[in-house]
Amino acid sequence: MNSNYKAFWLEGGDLVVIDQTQLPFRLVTKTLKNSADATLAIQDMTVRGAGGIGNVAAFGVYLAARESDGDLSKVKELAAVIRRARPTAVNLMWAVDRLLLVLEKAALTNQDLVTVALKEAIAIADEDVIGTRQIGKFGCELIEAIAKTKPQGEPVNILTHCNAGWLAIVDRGSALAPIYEASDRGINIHVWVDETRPRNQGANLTAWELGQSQIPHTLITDNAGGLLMQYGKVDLCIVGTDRVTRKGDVANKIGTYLKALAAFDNQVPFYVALPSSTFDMQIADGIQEIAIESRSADEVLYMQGLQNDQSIGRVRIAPLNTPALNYGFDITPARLVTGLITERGICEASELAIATMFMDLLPL
Ligand SMILES: CSC[C@H]1O[C@H](OP(=O)(O)O)[C@H](O)[C@@H]1O
Repeated sequence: MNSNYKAFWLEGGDLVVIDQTQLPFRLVTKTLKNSADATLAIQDMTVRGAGGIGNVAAFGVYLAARESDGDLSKVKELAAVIRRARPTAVNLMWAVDRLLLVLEKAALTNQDLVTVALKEAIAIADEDVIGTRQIGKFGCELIEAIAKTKPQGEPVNILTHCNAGWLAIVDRGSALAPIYEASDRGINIHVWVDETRPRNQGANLTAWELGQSQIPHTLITDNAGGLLMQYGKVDLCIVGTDRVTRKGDVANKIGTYLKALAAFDNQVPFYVALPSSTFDMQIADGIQEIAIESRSADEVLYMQGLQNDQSIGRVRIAPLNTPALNYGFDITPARLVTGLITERGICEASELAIATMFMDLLPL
């Protein structure tokens, strides 16, 4: 596995992952030794982000093969559990299905399933490295064009939601890839980071990533973006995604839709960045057909953070008997999306444009 920015790596045949539930306060890892460990790491969000979930699922199938003693039907049983770990990010199902297809072929010629699974999981991660670099290059052209219109010394202000950086997908992320590329090219940029309640991926992860790379950024509350757009302080929005339908509807972290509405109302370009593995060509209508993950009400009722004694703890922020609802994602209809930044280029969020650029992904 080539060694770019990754939230996971192999050590002695096990998969080591950065524990994202501890960031930004502690940079610690967990070792995943079997497929159940991989499933749990996806469920409890030790690892997260559509691409990252896909990678860990692929390595999870490799761990399943290791547990199964060459028995493909046992691998399939364990893989089915991994496949159900979270419902919304299609990369999870895509990665498991890709691994199983390769293993089925390998079984026909009596190849060693563990070796084949490991090779394929590594191949997916390596493809993601190339893909996110390409997303960075295409997206950076948008930033560069805006930079040319700005008065001397003024940054291009980019708003992002949640975390779609290298913690979410190797090795540049999706939404953050154009930002990293712009920073490398010396373009003057500044990022508005939505905190992204309830799990605070913006505050915890995006702010951490950008800080590590010395990219100027400011953390804002989830509700601040609309006002900033009205004040002309946002030039461009770029977000990641967990699933895009063949018509261009976008599932992403809860709150994305409201940002897209505000961007539309203020004529701010709203782009979604993704590798092609995040398309779900089987479905057309995001609202009707994408399963939105419901998570524990506790994520809304409590906030996690660093306490005075430097331990990580949580505090309750609502009355003891208050009920809470916690949808993890929402759907931004294609009509609100200015374009999709992919590893093949920038594509209009429409059925025709997607079918033209990604014909090979359409169901037969
Ligand atoms: C590379 S897409 C990142 C994507 O992952 C987020 O979800 P979660 O943190 O729940 O896994 C979110 O929707 C981001 O845009």
